[in-house]
Amino acid sequence: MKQAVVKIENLTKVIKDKTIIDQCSFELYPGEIVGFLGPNGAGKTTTIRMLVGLMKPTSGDIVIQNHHIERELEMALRHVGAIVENPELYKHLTGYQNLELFWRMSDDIPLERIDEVVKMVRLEGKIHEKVKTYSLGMRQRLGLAQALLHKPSVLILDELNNGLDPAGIKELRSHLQELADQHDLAILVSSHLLSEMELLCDQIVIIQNGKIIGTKQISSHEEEETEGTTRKVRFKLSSAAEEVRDLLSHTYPDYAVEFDQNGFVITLPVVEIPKLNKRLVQNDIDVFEIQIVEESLEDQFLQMTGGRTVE
Ligand SMILES: Nc1ncnc2c1ncn2[C@@H]1O[C@H](COP(=O)(O)OP(=O)(O)OP(=O)(O)O)[C@@H](O)[C@H]1O
Repeated sequence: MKQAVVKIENLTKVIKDKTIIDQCSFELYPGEIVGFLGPNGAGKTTTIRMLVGLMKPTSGDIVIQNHHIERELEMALRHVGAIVENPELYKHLTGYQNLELFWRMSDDIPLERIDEVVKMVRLEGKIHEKVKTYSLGMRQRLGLAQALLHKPSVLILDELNNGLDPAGIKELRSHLQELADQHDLAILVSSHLLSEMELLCDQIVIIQNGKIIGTKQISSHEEEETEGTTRKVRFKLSSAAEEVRDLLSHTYPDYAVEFDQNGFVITLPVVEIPKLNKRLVQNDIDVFEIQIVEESLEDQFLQMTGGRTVE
């Protein structure tokens, strides 16, 4: 079992009597991309500023690779690479010269590390050209290279997609996934774009009004289905007659069922699906179709936020 790289526990920030972050807890694991999702003003930037040591929590704990951010700030931050505001780049210098300047500011990074990070973000071909000739996507990759220079175990990125076109976003996505997979980095990305988070992340943590209102594992990365996994299933029948309602209320009084004129939708453990089918047939009810209903992340998000969209 992997150890968490970052543990956030009951994190709270009060500014001028207003609770901006309220008892937030979540963890980041190596190789995992976590999306920090919420509408504008939800508290993403404030949380991130505390995570990178730019702001002190009012209460609660942030522990990074076993170092408490308040008691051992320097040790904790050694493990963090971050792009919080736009990366500071000198446009009249080459990408390599920018990295070299950054490298000079730290005393214990070997020079060869510059070539390593350039490869990690795939800028080999352009690194000796001036930054003013770079596209926004390339500038962001150079920013990533800068953030990776001191071999952090966690990358923290605040609204990284700002200003990128769809091709740039796609490219950045594949770079981040590669960094997580091949270098076992934990990555936290904040965003208010649900669709983008769904494509990029393994897990999404949803924040609203300073509170974490839900976390969601993204299905393509979910654990294998077991018999106990519940699924939302549509049974298409010739009708949803009284006998169907009676049967369900007797057999499955605890499961959520919604009826419509073509049958019903029920949420139940997968192991129960063939049993329910058999019961219906034994009771002379024709089953035309059984279909797993996948709730989109959008639906789940809307349920959690009570209908408020993120944008
Ligand atoms: N220094 C401050 N003083 C007072 N209120 C603040 C301060 N910093 C943030 N806030 C308030 O805290 C709330 C959360 O702000 P924050 O910037 O963390 O949200 P966000 O989720 O990052 O939103 P956005 O996507 O718009 O940046 C907002 O209501 C904001 O007005």
